[in-house]
Amino acid sequence: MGNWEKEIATEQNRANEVAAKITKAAAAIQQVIGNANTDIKSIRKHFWDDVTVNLDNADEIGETYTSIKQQSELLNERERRQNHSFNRIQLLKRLNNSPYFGRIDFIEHGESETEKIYIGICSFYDEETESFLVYDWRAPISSVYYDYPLGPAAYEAPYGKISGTLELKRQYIIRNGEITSVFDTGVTIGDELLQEVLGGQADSQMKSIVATIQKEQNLIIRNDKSRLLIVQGAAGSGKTSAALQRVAYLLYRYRVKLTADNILLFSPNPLFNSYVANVLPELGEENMQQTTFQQYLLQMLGREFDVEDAFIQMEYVLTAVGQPGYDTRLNGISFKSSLEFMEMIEGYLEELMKSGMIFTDIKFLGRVLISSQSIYDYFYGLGATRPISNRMKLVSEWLRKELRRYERQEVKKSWVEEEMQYLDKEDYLKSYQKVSNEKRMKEDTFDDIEREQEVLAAFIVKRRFRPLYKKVKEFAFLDAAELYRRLFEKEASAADWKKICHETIANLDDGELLYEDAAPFLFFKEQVEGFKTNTLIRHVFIDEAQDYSPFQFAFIKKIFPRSKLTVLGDSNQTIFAQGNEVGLEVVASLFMEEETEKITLTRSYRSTLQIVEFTRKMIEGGDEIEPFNRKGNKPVVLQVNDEQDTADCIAETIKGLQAQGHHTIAIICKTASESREAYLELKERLSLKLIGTGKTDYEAGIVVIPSYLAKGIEFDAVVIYDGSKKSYGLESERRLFYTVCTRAMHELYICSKGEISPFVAETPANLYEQRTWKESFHSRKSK
Ligand SMILES: Nc1ncnc2c1ncn2[C@@H]1O[C@H](COP(=O)(O)OP(=O)(O)OP(=O)(O)O)[C@@H](O)[C@H]1O
Repeated sequence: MGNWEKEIATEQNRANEVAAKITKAAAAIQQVIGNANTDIKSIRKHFWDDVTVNLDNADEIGETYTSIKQQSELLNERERRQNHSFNRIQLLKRLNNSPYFGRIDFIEHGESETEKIYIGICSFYDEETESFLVYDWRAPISSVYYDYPLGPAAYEAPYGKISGTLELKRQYIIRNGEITSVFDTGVTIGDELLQEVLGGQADSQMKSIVATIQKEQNLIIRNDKSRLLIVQGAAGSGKTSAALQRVAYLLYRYRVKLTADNILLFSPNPLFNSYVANVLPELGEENMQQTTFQQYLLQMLGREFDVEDAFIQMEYVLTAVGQPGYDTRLNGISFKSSLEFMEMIEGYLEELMKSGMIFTDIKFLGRVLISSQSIYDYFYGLGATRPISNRMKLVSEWLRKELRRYERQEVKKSWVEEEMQYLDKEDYLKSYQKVSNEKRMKEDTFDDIEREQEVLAAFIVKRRFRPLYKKVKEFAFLDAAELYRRLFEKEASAADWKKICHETIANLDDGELLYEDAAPFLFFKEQVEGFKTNTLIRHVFIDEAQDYSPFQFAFIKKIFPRSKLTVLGDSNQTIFAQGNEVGLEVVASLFMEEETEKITLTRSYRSTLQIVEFTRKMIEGGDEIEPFNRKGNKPVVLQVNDEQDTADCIAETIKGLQAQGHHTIAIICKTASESREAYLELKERLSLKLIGTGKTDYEAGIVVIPSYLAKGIEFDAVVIYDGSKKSYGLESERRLFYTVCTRAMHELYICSKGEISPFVAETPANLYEQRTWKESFHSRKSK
């Protein structure tokens, strides 16, 4: 046996020993779970036996409450511990299958012994030898594995910087306890392991990359200091992956004070949520909160308006080119996305400090109780220097007081007596009990019948007034919509402003809020009513950040004042510029320079060398994108003649791709309407799924998907349904085309009915193959 074989045998022995210890530890936890289950069942069963219930007087009620609370806390605590043990078992199962993926031999300066550190998805401590057999990949010392080649190395420990020498770096692939590959590597993380990982097939769910995190990705993951971390990275450079491992890192590093509930990820669409849902659980962590910006807006806006869906706006922008009103709408979107518009709103709010607020009458049974004018007078009577939101609060308090006064007066009105006839038994019973209680407390004698009538009258009025109090609490006496509408009676320097105003007002009058108005309207409303900030969230992640406008960034910053922000994007994938300024470039201006860090990722991991060489030619600065050296076929452009031809061509191409072993194949269309068309053309020939905006779970297979829903996701093979000049001919469509092409991992086919898109035509011809589809079919058959 040679030295290397001996070394591998030693490694396998160690892996076996570690696996045996993990199995033993898992069995011990299983035992604890079993005992705890019995314990929990018993607490549940005897819950009320151990609680003393006595409701005779206030003291006894207090004691009863405390006793119930203690008992339920005991139960909660047991259940929490049980959950923890359960999660640990799951993690140990995974660890048993693959206990570690890396090893470093590190000698600290001043020490005589080299430490062998094995790195895996979580730590494993052996009680017998009192040592860590596996270190968590997020432990301080593990960063050496990701950051250094052999030689001098250092890491940040909680008690300061530790320097030393890295003597060995080894990588393993272990499956079901068997070491299938071992590599020693001099560089940071060797390419061999990456080759193995990236050569695999796309999954319906994103995977964790902890075994092969690259140095520059590690900078993103472990960044502790910045308030704003901007990651600008090429398509497939691992931005989303780094973001998710960063969440796992933060949960580990700050586990005492940070939980998954304190982290929020804004994702591009609901489908993406399901695509990334497995990464954190795979690492033994809970998923962070996830939402889309649209969902967040809707939740805050309530039902005041019919809010346009972001994807409907997108569909309009992509399909209505040249239609009347199109340019005005685009100019409107552009202006309403800008910080200039935010300043305009702030200027308007300044004016409203002095005059101009619009309130509505508070009516009761068709009568005006408190007129809008008296609310107006009260509001401005509070002084012109007091902030608007503060005055709104005072007005609301005043209104509640006024309502109480009217409520008392109302009791004597004749309608109350009439309504009393229709009360049910329960109401009578309630009033009888109230009167009896009063009697017991006061020991006064009074006329029971008369008092009961009074109580009943008060009940009736209270019930009728309840919605009024609710409205006052929710500031429904403010006509925010009309106020926002008046903004469009002002002057602004935006192109096409008059027409924008006309269109906006028409929509508002129809009760519709265009998507570009949603964030500004909410911002305005929040400024008036008092910003509902979210201080629970401590870390906000924004993926696909190039699609956010400067306005939206500034708004997000305001909503989460205590939060750090990680912004990940690629300006080359801006599928639709929301204005002249790209948010990703403006976001830095919202924070101070010293609290901001920017990291650029240029290496692309998703696609083969051939696909990256082809796609990077389409964009400015593309030459800086470094492909990972994984070889594949050149992209293929397929010339087709008509719809029939397209359908035949795509069906045959896909059958060929499936025969090659590809499982996730996407037919990417430009829009949802083109996707429907494609689906109808193809559904008799292939078993495929149509993905629409409502789709929330992502599955493997053949899918037909609109461009903007494919964002952030990847497929083994991509077929562009129509890559002709007609479909992707405008300069504004360049980045969209680049985005769809870069979804492919192994194979890229572009069908073109008629003249091919200039973005392909401009690309050097040696970077792709061009065929008619029949040639393509025959050339594949003859292979
Ligand atoms: N260090 C790594 N090790 C292994 N795989 C990696 C690594 N970094 C990225 N990948 C893989 O590359 C692919 C692209 O990663 P990811 O989706 O995170 O990139 P992205 O920059 O967010 O892409 P895009 O902007 O195009 O949506 C994924 O399959 C991911 O697993």
